[in-house]
Amino acid sequence: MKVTVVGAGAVGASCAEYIAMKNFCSEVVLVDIKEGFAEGKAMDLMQTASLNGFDTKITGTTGDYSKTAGSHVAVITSGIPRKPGMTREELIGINAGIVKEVTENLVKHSPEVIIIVVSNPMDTMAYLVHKTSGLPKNRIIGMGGALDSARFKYRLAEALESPISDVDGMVIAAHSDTGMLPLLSKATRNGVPVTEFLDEEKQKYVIEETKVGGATLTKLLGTSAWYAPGAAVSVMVQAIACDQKKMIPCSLMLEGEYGQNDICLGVPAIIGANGVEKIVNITLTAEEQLKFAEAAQAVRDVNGDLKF
Ligand SMILES: NC(=O)C1=CN([C@@H]2O[C@H](COP(=O)(O)OP(=O)(O)OC[C@H]3O[C@@H](n4cnc5c(N)ncnc54)[C@H](O)[C@@H]3O)[C@@H](O)[C@H]2O)C=CC1
Ligand SMILES: O=C([O-])CC(=O)C(=O)O
Repeated sequence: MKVTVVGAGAVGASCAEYIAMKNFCSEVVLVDIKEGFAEGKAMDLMQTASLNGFDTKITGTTGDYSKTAGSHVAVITSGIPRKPGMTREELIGINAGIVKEVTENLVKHSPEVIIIVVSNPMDTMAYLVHKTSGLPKNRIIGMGGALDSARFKYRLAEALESPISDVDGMVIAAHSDTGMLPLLSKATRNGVPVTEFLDEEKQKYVIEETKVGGATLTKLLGTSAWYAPGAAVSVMVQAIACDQKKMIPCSLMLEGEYGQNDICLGVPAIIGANGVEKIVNITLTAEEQLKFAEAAQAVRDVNGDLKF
């Protein structure tokens, strides 16, 4: 299994590191536009191989896509991250051009590739990849829900004063500060609904902190996060590489599912060797349905700023 990661910055390098450390694929190619940067990150990471015990070969290239030929999976992390006080949506002006160009290069050299889109605003960038790549819809997957769900579990465990391994939960809808939908109604501690343990104030705290999870870290770090994003991508790549058929919330092109059409939005899906094996339809409460529709409208408005 050959994986390309475009963008060797904070998130791209973290993706490469977690993928390599989990030792499930033979080769990771890092691509960046900055001269020598991807080569340097690849060399540094390879020098951890004997220390961390992996055999994945990591190489780097400055924009030579022939080195990515035959990739099974490609992860797009190229583009600018937000600064404190910004929204993800404000990144569209610069990132749309980068994502479009990168997609064309990837598909040219790896026509069978499955693309995982990370660059922000992610739901809109995933939509852009659909509109410009010509790939079938099962081979374009936006990463947001896996990360947001991990942050949801972190906040649930904090509020429950429990180990994180005790809790389960999922975030769907948009990967944005306002459009995330943490499904509190379905979150559990060892199978027991968390609503049995948390009062309304704590429930509200968990939901609000989850939604602004990325903004909170951006304020603390001065740029956006990378460890959890890289780990989330590695889980998705492993689900494809090992045909795990894991249920992961991902930003996918909807054609009628959840009452939406012609939009990429976070929904639970089975991820396996073919990329998206199936979109899973779950029952939402009336309030959740309304929030999902509101999130869709906001993403649709941002998509309207795209020029193809
Ligand atoms: N979907 C998600 O959950 C998350 C998305 N992100 C997004 O991921 C993106 C990357 O974030 P960071 O890694 O922190 O930024 P970064 O600035 O550390 O890295 C971005 C890299 O992209 C490279 N790049 C720019 N244009 C390129 C091109 N045309 N071809 C190849 N490489 C190019 C830059 O040289 C840089 O090394 C941002 O848009 C950020 O908002 C970040 C975290 C989570
Ligand atoms: O917050 C950001 O801008 C980066 C991101 O998408 C995240 O960490 O969730």
